[in-house]
Amino acid sequence: MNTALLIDEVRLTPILIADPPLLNTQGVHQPYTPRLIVEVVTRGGVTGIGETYGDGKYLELARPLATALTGRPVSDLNGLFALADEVCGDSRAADDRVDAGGLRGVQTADKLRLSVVSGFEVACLDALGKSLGLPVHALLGGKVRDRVEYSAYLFYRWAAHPDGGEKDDWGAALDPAGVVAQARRFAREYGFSSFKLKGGVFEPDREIAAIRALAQEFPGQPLRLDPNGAWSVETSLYVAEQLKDVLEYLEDPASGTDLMARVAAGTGVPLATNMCVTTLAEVPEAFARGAVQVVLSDHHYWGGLHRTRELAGICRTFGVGLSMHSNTHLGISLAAMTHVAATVPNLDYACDSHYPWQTEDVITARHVFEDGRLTVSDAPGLGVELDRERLAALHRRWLDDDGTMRERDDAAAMRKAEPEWRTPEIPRW
Ligand SMILES: O=C([O-])[C@@H](O)[C@@H](O)[C@H](O)[C@@H](O)C(=O)[O-]
Ligand SMILES: [Mg+2]
Repeated sequence: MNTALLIDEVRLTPILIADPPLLNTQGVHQPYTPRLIVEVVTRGGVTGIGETYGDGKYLELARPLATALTGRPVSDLNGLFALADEVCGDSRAADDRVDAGGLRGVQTADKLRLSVVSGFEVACLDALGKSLGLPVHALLGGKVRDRVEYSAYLFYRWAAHPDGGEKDDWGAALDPAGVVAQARRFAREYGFSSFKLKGGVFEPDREIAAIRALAQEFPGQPLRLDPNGAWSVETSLYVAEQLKDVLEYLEDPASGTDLMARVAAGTGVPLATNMCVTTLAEVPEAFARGAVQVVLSDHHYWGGLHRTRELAGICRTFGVGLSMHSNTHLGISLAAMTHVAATVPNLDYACDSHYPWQTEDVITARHVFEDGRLTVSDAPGLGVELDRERLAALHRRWLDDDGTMRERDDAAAMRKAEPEWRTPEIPRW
């Protein structure tokens, strides 16, 4: 055993990061949203970093795992899952209801635990890579591409939060013209050439008009629409029919495997999901019923980069496409996403990323998209460095918060503008 690889210390730093007023079917993003930064320090003096969700229900599971990990080798990635099963316990937050902001289907103890493990797994891989002088993609078997393509993530949005938050110069996007203007800026500044619109915000005809406007502006370029399960089967089929000539895929039009299977049976438009297939247990029924044609991987959901590659193998076996989902995240996770994406041959679509919406970061040099792509780093580990001053400042914001921003709750944020707002019943349309 190489004792230099033993873990001496695990540091957990919850932070609050600025988030613009992006709309979705549950409400609107809060001005600040929680993330958790994980640092794993080895006896050899190397520090690996990871990032995951930072709401209280994740912190509650991360703390015992951090304690239990001390003294174990940073290379024992398989052992991490057994350890988490042993020490984390079942979170009280796992109530089998759709979560209040992540829009990731029902919330189970398994999903919460895997999301926590993902941050630790990435930190261990970063530390291992730095210790061995190898990039993370090499630890996953090696890259099969040098650049990873990302897609523009368009949101209906307000110009500003009703109650403070950081200002930006994107302006409001609440109609087809606003959505097209946003897409043009994404294409100009980042070089993105495929576009996903977060839907489920307005009546379906209004969102159909936005996609039509995008198709006119960017003829032949891949377009996606994702209402996070807000529609009935009938509405989903109506939208699919209206947009069948321009959509690359329709993402989670209806909620749950049963409704998705019924939609899939009635349209030739491929259906994608990051809601009804987010754990292995959900795969067999969804695939057997042909409910989804594309799974959006997300290493936070699946328990890290190795598990994401396992998902890729399953999708390949069953002839199901693979894309990548994103929720609000920083540059550590974007580095991890890029490394794993670089190693998966069947990643057939441009990956989602919220990153352009995140103006704050905890790494010293922000990622730069060129032609909509990120170059895969060959530096040891993830290839990003922690900016300790920024980390401290964002942690200070978390400490100073009275508790309202520490849990992401898009419906509560919406009530600042519309006091009567309640999380809409699904199907909403
Ligand atoms: O941040 C949002 O509003 C998104 O809707 C996010 O929460 C989803 O998880 C996600 O982007 C998706 O593709 O469903
Ligand atoms: Mg989605």
